[in-house]
Amino acid sequence: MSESRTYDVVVLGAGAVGENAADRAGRTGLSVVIVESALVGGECSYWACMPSKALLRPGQVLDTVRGVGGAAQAVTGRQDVGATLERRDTFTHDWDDSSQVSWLQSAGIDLVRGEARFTGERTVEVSGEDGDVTVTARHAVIAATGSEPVIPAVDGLAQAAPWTSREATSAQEVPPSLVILGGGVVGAEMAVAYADLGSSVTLLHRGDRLLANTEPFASDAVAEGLMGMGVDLRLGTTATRVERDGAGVTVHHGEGEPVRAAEILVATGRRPRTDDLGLETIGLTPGDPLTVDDQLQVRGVAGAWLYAVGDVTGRVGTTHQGKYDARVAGDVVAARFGQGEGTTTDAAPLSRYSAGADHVAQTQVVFTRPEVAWVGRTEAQARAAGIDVRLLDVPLSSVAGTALHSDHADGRARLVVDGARDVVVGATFVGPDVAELLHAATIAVVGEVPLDRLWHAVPAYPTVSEVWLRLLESAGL
Ligand SMILES: Cc1cc2nc3c(=O)[nH]c(=O)nc-3n(C[C@H](O)[C@H](O)[C@H](O)COP(=O)(O)OP(=O)(O)OC[C@H]3O[C@@H](n4cnc5c(N)ncnc54)[C@H](O)[C@@H]3O)c2cc1C
Ligand SMILES: NC(=O)c1ccc[n+]([C@@H]2O[C@H](COP(=O)([O-])OP(=O)(O)OC[C@H]3O[C@@H](n4cnc5c(N)ncnc54)[C@H](O)[C@@H]3O)[C@@H](O)[C@H]2O)c1
Repeated sequence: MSESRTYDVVVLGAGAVGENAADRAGRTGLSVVIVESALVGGECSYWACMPSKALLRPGQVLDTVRGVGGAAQAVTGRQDVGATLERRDTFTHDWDDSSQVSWLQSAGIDLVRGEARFTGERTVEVSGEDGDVTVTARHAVIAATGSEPVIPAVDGLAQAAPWTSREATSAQEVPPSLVILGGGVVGAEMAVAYADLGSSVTLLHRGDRLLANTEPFASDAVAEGLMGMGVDLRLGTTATRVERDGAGVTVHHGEGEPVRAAEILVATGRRPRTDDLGLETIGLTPGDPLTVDDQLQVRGVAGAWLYAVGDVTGRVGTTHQGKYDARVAGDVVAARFGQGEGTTTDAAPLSRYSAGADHVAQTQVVFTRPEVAWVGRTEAQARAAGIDVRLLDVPLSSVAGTALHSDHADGRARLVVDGARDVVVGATFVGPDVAELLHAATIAVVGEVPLDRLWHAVPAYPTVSEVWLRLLESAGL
């Protein structure tokens, strides 16, 4: 007979997003349990954001130093690969989640380890090492089961035991050569990381430009950056057959000679992890994303008890945006069911209880060289939304701060302005360390600050942020 437990709120998946939702949901006295089948901390902590950025950082630092005369002369060698991998391991705590488990305890959140499956409304069966547990929620279930990589149906690919982002971010040795399928964010970032680590990298991308969701000038800059690092970039081609032998893999593709490499990394997107979640028992379809409204309530489920956040929703694909949704979902649940039960959870866009920024102000930084950072709409997305688009474009080299930052810093900034309202609806920055320019743009977009008011936000001299002054001058201010 399986053990039964009942909590006010049950969270499925202890990734960064599930942890955040559990924390917020418990803030008005509700009892909360989180169910996790692998490591508490999820993909971001162990196989995604943290290890990938740890692999990228040494190359970025060396590039920065090499761009500053005086400092450049002090750097004569390549990065120490062993030390980079060792430092990466400190960020993943050697794939040990005890510090995150301690955090759950300190936040008063119970943990059940095992694989959860719905068996009906508000109830999951959890199978773990210690047997089966039936966990029931008095009020709400928040699903945060994340996503998994898609392995495309290419002849021989699955049999070739390809790397996914998990192996790429946790590798203990660097292969002498690596072929990457897919020119999205994972493909572009890992191409930089492995080129820096000394691998001979080939990137096969079926589209005609990398990072298809960003501005074309950003795609071009990243492609140029990769080629400058020695990456063999092949655009407009798709793998058709893969073979593995004792020495590595051969990838046949649409254009030209097959590519040989010691390893192959598949970076062709992710899908929501709902295949084995028992969704059929609650009227939903296994494998589908859990689509949600702006209060993160799952569509198609009666009774207002099921919420979903993070990658599993198919609505967001980054940790920070998932955690924003988690804060909103947790607050909605805490307000509806906690002390002061029935607190009005205003669903108006950008109220505390509505994740409206997902539609107008998602942010992303791609940690390639050059870096790409954007918020809100690109030109194409703004036009598709019927916005009266006005573009403001300036090179980063138009300010003294950029020249001081690096002797060969290049890059560009673009604001997408809604001409009818004179507010910024999107921004893209390309160049070294532009990640730190992004939040000012995010505030301008979310705050709908008119350009003539932004004019009074004076950037300090001589910083790269002065590019804001140039952008506004180009608008005629
Ligand atoms: C290589 C790579 C680099 C990335 N870099 C960045 C970055 O720099 N910045 C950024 O913002 N985003 C980045 N992302 C995206 C980011 O990792 C995801 O958006 C984020 O991890 C999603 O968090 P989540 O909590 O929704 O899902 P996950 O982190 O996948 O967590 C879901 C958890 O649920 C558990 N689980 C699943 N099913 C069950 C079940 N049935 N029962 C119990 N537990 C279950 C899983 O074991 C997992 O721990 C990157 C992604 C990749 C692949
Ligand atoms: N810095 C960051 O924020 C960061 C870093 C890495 C990943 N992520 C997130 O992780 C998720 C996964 O990233 P990703 O790069 O795997 O996905 P992606 O959707 O960014 O890119 C996938 C790429 O694979 C290509 N592709 C898809 N199917 C293919 C096929 N059958 N054959 C050939 N090419 C194919 C697509 O055209 C696309 O270019 C995304 O949500 C991404 O935003 C974020």
